[in-house]
Amino acid sequence: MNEAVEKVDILSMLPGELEAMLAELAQPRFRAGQLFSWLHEKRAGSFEEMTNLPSALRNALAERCEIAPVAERRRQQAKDGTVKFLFALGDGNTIESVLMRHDYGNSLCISSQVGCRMGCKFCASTIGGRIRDLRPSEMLGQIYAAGRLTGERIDSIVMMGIGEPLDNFQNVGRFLELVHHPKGLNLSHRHISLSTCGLVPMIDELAKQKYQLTLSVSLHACDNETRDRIMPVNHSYPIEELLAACKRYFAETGRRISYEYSLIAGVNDSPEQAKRLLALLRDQSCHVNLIPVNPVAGTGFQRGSRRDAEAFRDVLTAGGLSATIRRELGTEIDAACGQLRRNEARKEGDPVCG
Ligand SMILES: C[S@@+](CC[C@H](N)C(=O)[O-])C[C@H]1O[C@@H](n2cnc3c(N)ncnc32)[C@H](O)[C@@H]1O
Ligand code: SF4
Repeated sequence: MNEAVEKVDILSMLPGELEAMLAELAQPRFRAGQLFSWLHEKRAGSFEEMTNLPSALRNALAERCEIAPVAERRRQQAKDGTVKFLFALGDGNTIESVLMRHDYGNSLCISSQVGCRMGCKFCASTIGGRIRDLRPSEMLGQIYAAGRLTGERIDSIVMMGIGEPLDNFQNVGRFLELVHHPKGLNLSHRHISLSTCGLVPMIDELAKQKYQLTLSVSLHACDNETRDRIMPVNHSYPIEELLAACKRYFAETGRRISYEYSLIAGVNDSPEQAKRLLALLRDQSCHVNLIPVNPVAGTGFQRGSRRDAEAFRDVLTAGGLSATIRRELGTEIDAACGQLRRNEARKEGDPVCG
């Protein structure tokens, strides 16, 4: 039987790896720079376009490699300019990216996995579990596609879309190398935020890399009982262990942690809980982002009033913590991450995401 040979995912290759592959094809070293620039600077969609490469080389590359496709499947546009993309990957799986406009530029929220296995009770991305990890090329592809489709510059990246980035550590690491490369997107790590639900060993691994990115930690509770209820990851890495890892991260990188706290009415949003959160975090150099929860059908979770959120914030700021209620963008589109993918899958009768 003829087995299909999987093609090399060329957009995921680091410059040194391109050099090695081209050496195998008896090509001079400078070709690697040309090829990298076609892929990451000019964002060529096919080898045919790479007109300064010899045609025999273009054919050889087309035979052994693929440029991973990330194609627009659907788009939702909000009045405030926020654009939510549903992108289709080469194997037909779908992911979401959201372009947000701020005074300081455009930021793109990207996905790191198809689905998620972490099981947070308020999150649409985890319904249906984790299908697979995204490849570095598919994380870059979201940025390249959003830039191409809107004709706009992407100034910063937030890894807060579908998936747990630290559960796809190797590919995310490679993505961070590629996105930073001067001959590619050349995006400083200072313009990247990575959000995690709190995989402690991976936070320590990330700290070792000393990337200058912003680590956002999804805390969402001030005691283990509440966090156990809404975030199963807390059974493995309870709050004390998580906060200790965050302190090590700060000591190692000098980067202030940003804590995410989704306010869920009657679950974690009382003034008493605000005081406990303050006590937990007041000895840290950090910021707290309060996010009124986006209700996801079937979860039963609702947000409280704006006044409740402000009262919660005021307890934190009065105690000396830096805390803000996140500005909400694109509220009239399927706001909670993973919802557009889920709704689309439902329409198509996809059994996985039912
Ligand atoms: C979708 S997650 C992806 C990154 C990573 N897995 C994490 O949990 O931090 C990004 C952020 O969205 C939050 N989130 C998920 N579902 C939400 C909802 N329904 N309402 C508000 N925030 C939500 C998460 O807790 C997290 O802070
Ligand atoms: S909040 Fe993050 S870790 Fe939790 S299920 Fe959603 S994507 Fe996964």
